[in-house]
Amino acid sequence: MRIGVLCSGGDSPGMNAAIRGAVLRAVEVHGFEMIGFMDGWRGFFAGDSVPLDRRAVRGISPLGGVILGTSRVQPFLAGRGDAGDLQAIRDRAAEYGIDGFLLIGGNGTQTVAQLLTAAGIPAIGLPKTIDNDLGGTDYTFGFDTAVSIAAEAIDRLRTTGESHRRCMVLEVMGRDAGWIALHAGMAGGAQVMLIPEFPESIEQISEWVLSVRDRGRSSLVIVAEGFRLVGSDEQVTRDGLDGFGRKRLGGVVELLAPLIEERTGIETRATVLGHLQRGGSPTAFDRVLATRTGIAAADAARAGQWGTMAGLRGDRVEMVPLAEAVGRLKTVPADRYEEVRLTFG
Ligand SMILES: Nc1ncnc2c1ncn2[C@@H]1O[C@H](COP(=O)(O)OP(=O)(O)O)[C@@H](O)[C@H]1O
Ligand SMILES: O=P(O)(O)OC[C@H]1O[C@](O)(COP(=O)(O)O)[C@@H](O)[C@@H]1O
Ligand SMILES: [Mg+2]
Repeated sequence: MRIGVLCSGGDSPGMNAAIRGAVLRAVEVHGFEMIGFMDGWRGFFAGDSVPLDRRAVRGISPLGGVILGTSRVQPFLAGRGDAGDLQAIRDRAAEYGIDGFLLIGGNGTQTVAQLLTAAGIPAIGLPKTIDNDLGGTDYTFGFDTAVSIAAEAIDRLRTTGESHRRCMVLEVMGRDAGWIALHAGMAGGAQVMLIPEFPESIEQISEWVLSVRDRGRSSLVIVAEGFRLVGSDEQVTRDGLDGFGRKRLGGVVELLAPLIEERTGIETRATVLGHLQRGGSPTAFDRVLATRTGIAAADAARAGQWGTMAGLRGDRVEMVPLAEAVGRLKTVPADRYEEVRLTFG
């Protein structure tokens, strides 16, 4: 059996460990051949590929980024995913002599994996995203690393904030789901956590900040990039589009900080953590999760379990139907938000 691997979407710490896990299992244990495509679908169509064997994945688990590169290049040349698009992928896969794909990506990528499998082009998904917003798995690799970096940022902002009696507002990633803000905020003891799922009013936020001041402390507010104030229809965006044509998010903190300062009279500073939370070495947790994901995906290919994704269920990595994983984002449920909201301020 010959398997093609590619990464799609934003990078996520642990992707290298996932590739290594899959290669060691597929090549060394099952006797398969593996080929990696550079920069996602770009490399697949451009013939930019590398053989993946034991030597190719030596020592890569602790490395940040991903050796194959990743991109948001469209898999469907005409962009519609119709018969012609699918035939182009089928033809190209036949030229490479590959029997199936391992696709490392988030919700968008797993949607593609499902479309391909439904069209008779076998694919298995390996879930990644720092946002942790993918269904069918308890956690995605990369999330733990992003949370650790964001929690450390809170710790650091706190000491400078306390010294100046300021309100510090930290913006983290999270387009549609506030998992990073929720977990980092809990870890760092943030007094307010603002997430895309639950808009809040500037009056309420200011009230929380003032109550912290009245207790003699300085506030640390964490906000996910996709957060909206009550009454605001649109998320705050930056200029330009991403590779998939979506508006780039970011900058909500620049809107919030002056509003908080104006309403509370407390000097307020804004920080955008940005891509720092996606860069660098993965945590041990993410390396282990990613390696196990890769192993499970290789085993699934051997067993012919195409159309599935290697999801973490409790302590086990299990193959779940792609249909269970895609279509609906895994957002923060109301009870998880209420649990922290009751202690804001
Ligand atoms: N519904 C879709 N149909 C076809 N291609 C898609 C679809 N959703 C995503 N893609 C492709 O998969 C890529 C990865 O999806 P994206 O949402 O950017 O990242 P992720 O896979 O991490 O969620 C997109 O840039 C796009 O090329
Ligand atoms: O700067 P980029 O690469 O366009 O990505 C920004 C987006 O990617 C993410 O980090 C991860 O998103 P995906 O997992 O869907 O790729 C989002 O939190 C963020 O909005
Ligand atoms: Mg996505």
